[in-house]
Amino acid sequence: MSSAVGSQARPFQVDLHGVVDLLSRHIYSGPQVYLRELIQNGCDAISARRAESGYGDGEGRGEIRIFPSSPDNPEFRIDDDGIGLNAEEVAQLLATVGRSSKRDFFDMPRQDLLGQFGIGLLSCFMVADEIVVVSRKAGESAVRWVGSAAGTFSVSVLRGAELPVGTSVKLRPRADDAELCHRAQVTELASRYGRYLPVPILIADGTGGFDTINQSPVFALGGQERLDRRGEIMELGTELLGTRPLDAIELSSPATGTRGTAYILPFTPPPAARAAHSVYLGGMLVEERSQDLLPEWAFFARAVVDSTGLKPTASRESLVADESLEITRAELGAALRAWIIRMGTGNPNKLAEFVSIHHLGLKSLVAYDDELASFLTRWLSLETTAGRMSIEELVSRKQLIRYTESLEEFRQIAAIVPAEDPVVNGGYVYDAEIIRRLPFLFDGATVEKVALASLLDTLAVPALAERATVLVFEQRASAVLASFDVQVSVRSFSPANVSALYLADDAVLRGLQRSAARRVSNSLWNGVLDQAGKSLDAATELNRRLPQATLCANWENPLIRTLARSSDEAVFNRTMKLLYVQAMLAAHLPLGAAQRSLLTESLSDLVQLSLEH
Ligand SMILES: Nc1ncnc2c1ncn2[C@@H]1O[C@H](COP(=O)(O)OP(=O)(O)OP(=O)(O)O)[C@@H](O)[C@H]1O
Repeated sequence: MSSAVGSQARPFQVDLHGVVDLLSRHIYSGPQVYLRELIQNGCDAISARRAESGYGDGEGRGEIRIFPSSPDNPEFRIDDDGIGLNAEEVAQLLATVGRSSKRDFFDMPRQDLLGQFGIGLLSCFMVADEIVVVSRKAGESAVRWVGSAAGTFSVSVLRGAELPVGTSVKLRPRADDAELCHRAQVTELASRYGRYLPVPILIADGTGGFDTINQSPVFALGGQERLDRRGEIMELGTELLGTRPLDAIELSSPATGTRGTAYILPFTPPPAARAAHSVYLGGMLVEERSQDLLPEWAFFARAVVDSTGLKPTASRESLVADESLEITRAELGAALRAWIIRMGTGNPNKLAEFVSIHHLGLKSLVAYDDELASFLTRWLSLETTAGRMSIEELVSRKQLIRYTESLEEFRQIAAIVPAEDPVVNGGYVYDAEIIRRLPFLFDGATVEKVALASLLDTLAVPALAERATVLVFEQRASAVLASFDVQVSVRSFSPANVSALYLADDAVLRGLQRSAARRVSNSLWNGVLDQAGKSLDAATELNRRLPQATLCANWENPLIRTLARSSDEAVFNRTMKLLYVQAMLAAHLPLGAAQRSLLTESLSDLVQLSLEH
C-alpha cells in the first residue's frame, strides 16, 4: 500500500540561515561583498531604465548615491534612480532565492547586466539582520519590502507617497560589522569594486556634499584615444606595480569583448610569485589575482582587462574556466607574442632590456615550451668562447654549433678554441636544453657536443724532428703524475702562453665535484654522494673503462721546452706537479686534498731550490 505523503508534489523549503551561512562561508570571500552586490543592483537598475524608457528632462541622470553609516547614525543607505520595482516584483524577486530579472527569454544572463544568479541581495544579511527596500516604478505606487534574517518578509504599498522612480536599500549593520558600512571602508570598497563602472557613484561626505569614486578605464582604450592617453595608462601601471612598467601592451579579444593592457614588469619576479591579473566584467571588479587570464608563460606581464563575454562564478570573485576564457587567453597571448616580435624588429634596445631582466625565466620557458621557443629563442643569448652572443647571431654565423654540456668542460677548452669557430657553454641552467633544440627551430642548424677526448686529436702534434724529445718528456711527466691518474700528452697550440691544459671526461669531472662537495657538506649528504660514487664506479667497471684525465702540455710554450731539456729530476718533478695543479685551477676545477698538499709542497720546494741555486 502506497502512502499518500509520497505522492504529493510540494515546494522546496529554504532555510534562510543555511543559505546565508553558505554564502558567507563558502561562496563570498567575506561580508564586505555586500556593498559590491548593492552597487551592482543599482547599476543594473539604471542600465535597465536606460534601455527601457531612458531619462527624460528632470528625471534624474542615472546615478547611485551612498549614505554610509556613522557612529552617530547607524543607518546605511544606497539609492539609485534606476527602473524600480512594483509590489508584485518586489514580492517575487527579492524574497525568492535564485530568482533574477536579469535573464533573457532563454534564461541566459543578459549581457548588458551584471547580476544573473538571484542571490546578491542576500549578502546584506552578512552585515545586517534586516534589509529594507523602498522602491517605485514609473507610473506605479511606491512599495516597501522588509526582509528579515529570520526568514520572513513583509510588503506594504505606500500609496500617495511622492517618491522618485528608483530604489533605496537601508541596512542597520550589526555592531561587529559596523565599520564595513562607515565612510572610510565604504569609499575604499566602492572604489575597489566599482571605480570603472559606467554609472556615477557618489558617496555622501557627511557635510551635505558628495565624493565621487569613478575613474575612466583608460587601460581598455584602443585606437587614437589610447595613444593620446598613453601617459595615464602608464601612470595606472606605475600605481599597480609600484614602479614604472617597462611597457604597456594593448590587449584585445574581440570574440569575448575583452579589452585591456598588459604591463611588462621592469623587475625579475621572485621565483615563487604567482600571476595576479585584474579582471573587470562590465566595469565591476571580479578578480584581482587571476592566474588564468594570460598564458602561463607570460610571467613577465601583469594584465588589467575589462570584458563583457567572460563569465563570473556565483561568488563573482573568479572566472568560470570555460571556452571563452580559453579563447581570450589565446588571443591575449598572441598580443604579447606580437609585442616581442615587434620589439625585436622595431626597438631592439627595449627588447634587449626586456630579455636581460627576464633572462632566466624566459630560458626556463623556451627550454620546454614549443610555442614560446618558436618566436623567443632568437633573442636570447648564450656564453661562447668568443664572448656573449645572441642565438640569432650564433645561428647566422655557423650552421654547426659546437657546445659543452658542463661549465667545467667549457672552461677547460675556452683558452684554445679559435675565435672564428666558437664553442658555446651549455653548462648554465637551461642552456644545454635550448642548444639541443636549435635544429628544430632554425633551418639548417646542427649542434654537436664537444668531446674533450676528440679535441686532443684536433690539436697539432709537434714537428717530426722533435718527436724523440717529446716522447721522453711525455714518459717522464706521466711517471710524475701517475699517482693522480693523469697521463701527459704534448701538442702544439696557441696561445703560446698557456703551458698546459687539463682535459678530462665527464666522469672524472663529476668525481672531482663530488669530492669537493663532500668536503663542505654534512654526513647525510655525504652518504648520498658516496652512494652516487659507488654506482658510478660500478658502471665504469662494467664498461671496462677507467676515467681518464690528460694533461696536455703546449710545445709552443717556452717553459715546457725548457723543462723538457732539464736534467734536474727534483726541479722537473716539482714543476710538473705545479703545472698540473695550475691547469686544474685554470679550468676552475676543485682541488682535492692530494692536489692541495701537492701545491703547498711543490711551492715550498721550488722556493727552497731557488734559494739553494
Ligand atoms: N536596486 C534595484 N532596483 C531594481 N531591481 C532590483 C534592485 N535590487 C534588486 N533588484 C531585483 O531583485 C532581483 C534579485 O536581486 P539579487 O541581487 O538577489 O540578484 P541578481 O542581481 O539578479 O543576481 P546576482 O546574484 O548575480 O547579483 C534582481 O534580479 C532585480 O530584479
